[in-house]
Amino acid sequence: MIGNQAQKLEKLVAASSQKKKSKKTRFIAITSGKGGVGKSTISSNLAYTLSKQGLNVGIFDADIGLANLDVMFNVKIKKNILHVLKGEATVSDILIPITRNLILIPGESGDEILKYSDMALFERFMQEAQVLDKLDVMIIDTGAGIGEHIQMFLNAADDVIVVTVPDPAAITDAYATIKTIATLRDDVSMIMNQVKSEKEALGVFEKIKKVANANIGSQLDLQLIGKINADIKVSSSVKQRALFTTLYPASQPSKDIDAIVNKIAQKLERNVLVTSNESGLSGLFKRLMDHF
Ligand SMILES: Nc1ncnc2c1ncn2[C@@H]1O[C@H](COP(=O)(O)OP(=O)(O)OP(=O)(O)O)[C@@H](O)[C@H]1O
Repeated sequence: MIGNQAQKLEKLVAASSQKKKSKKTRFIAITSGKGGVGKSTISSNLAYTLSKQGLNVGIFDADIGLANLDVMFNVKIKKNILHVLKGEATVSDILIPITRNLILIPGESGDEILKYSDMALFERFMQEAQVLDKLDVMIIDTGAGIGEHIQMFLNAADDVIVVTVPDPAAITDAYATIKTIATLRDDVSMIMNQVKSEKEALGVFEKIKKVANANIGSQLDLQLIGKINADIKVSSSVKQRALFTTLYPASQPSKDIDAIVNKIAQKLERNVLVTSNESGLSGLFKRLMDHF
């Protein structure tokens, strides 16, 4: 039943996403092994800092129940993508503009999205989703863990970043997540959050990499994309429902985010105008279908 539905959707996506000149959006999934390691804090501050560089950024909340992006951005989410797919809202109704070039897209888990879509409504959705075709980058905040619907997003993304903190339980869970992701793709990046120093981040990362090389194999390209220092300014910003990169732009965690953004921006430099149907929200859906 679902398989049939998926085939129909795939045809529809192919038909509705005519090739045109647009930006190819870079999809970056941010995930973690266990909850509470800072995934949403990092996703929101990364998205904001990328947008401050003049990039058009979307942040997609892929697990409405768990991601706290509404808290991070201090906004109220009333409807999400499921309401659009059920015909109860339009795409523009659900989008929440955060700044001129940063938009929050209240999402849902992948399998929920695919389950609910009615052909006619889905067709309308794909048309409406084109308002987001100008996105340079879409950050996808997945739920924690390695459930099936999270894997769909990890598959569809250009980059997958696993966030962990340096405590043994979190490292064990992060490693288990990396091991699963390695069955889907051969490149994974990591962010070490809540560390005391670069040295600590590197030390923990090298240990994980050694175990990964020995058990998963050296074909896995595991990279450390950055670290973020533990800092009370981060947690106090969350309590104030504000981003630490806006409240404390000169703090070490904000500098750490800047360093990660610079690395992401380098990858985006290759992102010139191309004939592409891989942009925005419709591009994300196209990829989800491809991996279904
Ligand atoms: N670098 C940091 N320094 C200090 N506190 C931090 C740091 N990063 C995150 N925190 C705190 O850790 C807590 C959990 O962060 P967050 O909600 O972003 O985690 P999460 O991984 O998204 O959790 P969940 O999976 O439940 O959504 C928050 O209170 C946040 O303020």
